[in-house]
Amino acid sequence: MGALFSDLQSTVYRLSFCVVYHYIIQNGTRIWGHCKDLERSFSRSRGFVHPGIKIAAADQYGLGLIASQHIPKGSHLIALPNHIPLRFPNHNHNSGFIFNQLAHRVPEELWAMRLGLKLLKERAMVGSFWWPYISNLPETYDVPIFFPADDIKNLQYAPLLHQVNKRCRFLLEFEKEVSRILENVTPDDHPFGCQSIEASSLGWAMSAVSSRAFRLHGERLPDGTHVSVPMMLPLIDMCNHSFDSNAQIVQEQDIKNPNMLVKVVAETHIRQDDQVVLNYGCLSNDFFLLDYGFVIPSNPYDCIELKYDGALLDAASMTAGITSPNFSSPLPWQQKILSQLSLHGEAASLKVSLGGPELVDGRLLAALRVLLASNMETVKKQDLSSLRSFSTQAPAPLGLSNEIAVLRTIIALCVIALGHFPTKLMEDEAVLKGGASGSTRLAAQYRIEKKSVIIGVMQNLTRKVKILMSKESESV
Ligand SMILES: C[S@@+](CC[C@H](N)C(=O)[O-])C[C@H]1O[C@@H](n2cnc3c(N)ncnc32)[C@H](O)[C@@H]1O
Repeated sequence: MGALFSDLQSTVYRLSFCVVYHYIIQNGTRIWGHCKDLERSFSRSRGFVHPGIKIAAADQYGLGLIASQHIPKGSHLIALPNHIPLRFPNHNHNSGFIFNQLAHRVPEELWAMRLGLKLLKERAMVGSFWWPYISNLPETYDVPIFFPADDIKNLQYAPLLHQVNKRCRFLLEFEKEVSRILENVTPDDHPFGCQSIEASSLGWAMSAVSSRAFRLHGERLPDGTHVSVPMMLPLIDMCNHSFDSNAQIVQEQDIKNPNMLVKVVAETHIRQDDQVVLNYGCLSNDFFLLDYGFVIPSNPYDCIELKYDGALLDAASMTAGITSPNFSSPLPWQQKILSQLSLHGEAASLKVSLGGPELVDGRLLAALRVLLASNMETVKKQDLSSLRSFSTQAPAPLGLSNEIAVLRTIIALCVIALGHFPTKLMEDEAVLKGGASGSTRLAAQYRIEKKSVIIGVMQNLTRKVKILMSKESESV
């Protein structure tokens, strides 16, 4: 690790990982009292931590990494050698037949549960290398799978409800499967030290992983690329999230050494008392809530999902005052374009979105423009990409009146979508002002944000319609 290590040694204390953990846990609120185990297990680890960072309470975010002094841009804050991250064992590793059998029953999309099994295995193992880390993980998580049934319902937004219910169902079914597979297993072969594994412990493990793991490069493939592997990164996972991050994770590999080094590097100057924050990803509030248990106010990546549905669009268009729209019965030439947009035919993918950086899903926009077009000839002059684009430079590819009808239809669609929420925004805000429980507040906060996305789209499009209308009246 030549260059990197000598560089680090000059700027950072070189500490054994046990000391790092001992130090940080003493400064945190989750002392479990196993620092001696921790020192033993991490004593040969080559972990680095900048002397100017510590663990401390970070407002409503729980604990976080805080700078205790000014830290210059480019400083290395943390370095973890290859053996520290907790990851799912690779194929060469003998994790035991029963463990592999269980892991194979977890669908790929629930990768957090697969790594969660490894976490449970290590949690149950006497003298596990990761025990000091695991024993200091939070005992509970604020993710919706642990919400009371009423608060799951209070999320009010079908795509998220679907995901939450899917995870809850999986955990209940997997609990049964795990107990069936472990029924007659001998103590020596038991992957969890004969501990009983219930839906609640599976949920704990899945949430610990989903809220703390980072996807990093794993082993190098023969073609030189790396597989992406979720890993739990002790200490690094004490960093909270911000889109305006001041640090980033960097992976380095020494040419002489196949092992990876995971580092956190200061992206900007970090002032004393500032938190060290990472960007967990440009995610919608659905992901933040489902995986991390929090919601970001005015999240620029939040959006709402709708199903492209001709009858719904007809209703929206008529509400917007457009006479005889034909969304549910497109003409053959329109059907052809809808197929190109994957909104028609057997292979159609009908999920479209509003909000987020794109504001209006390009496929939805193109479909509305085509279906509200007065004739085929004007549409034929445009390519698909200009029909999908929504920019101030090219405001109306099929003319002003077409664009006004399109935007009005979308505004009406927003009104319909808002009407689908059982509560009004004011009622949700009253929940936040009252003394409701954490999950009730989180559910209210989540739906307030979803409604704000819809209102934001409506305001934006209304402004645009006004501009187009004034242009239209100027041109007459
Ligand atoms: C990787 S951990 C960070 C350390 C964590 N705060 C702790 O006390 O262990 C991620 C968790 O921190 C909290 N968190 C991180 N960033 C947050 C943010 N921007 N807003 C609210 N909570 C946040 C959430 O509870 C999330 O599940």
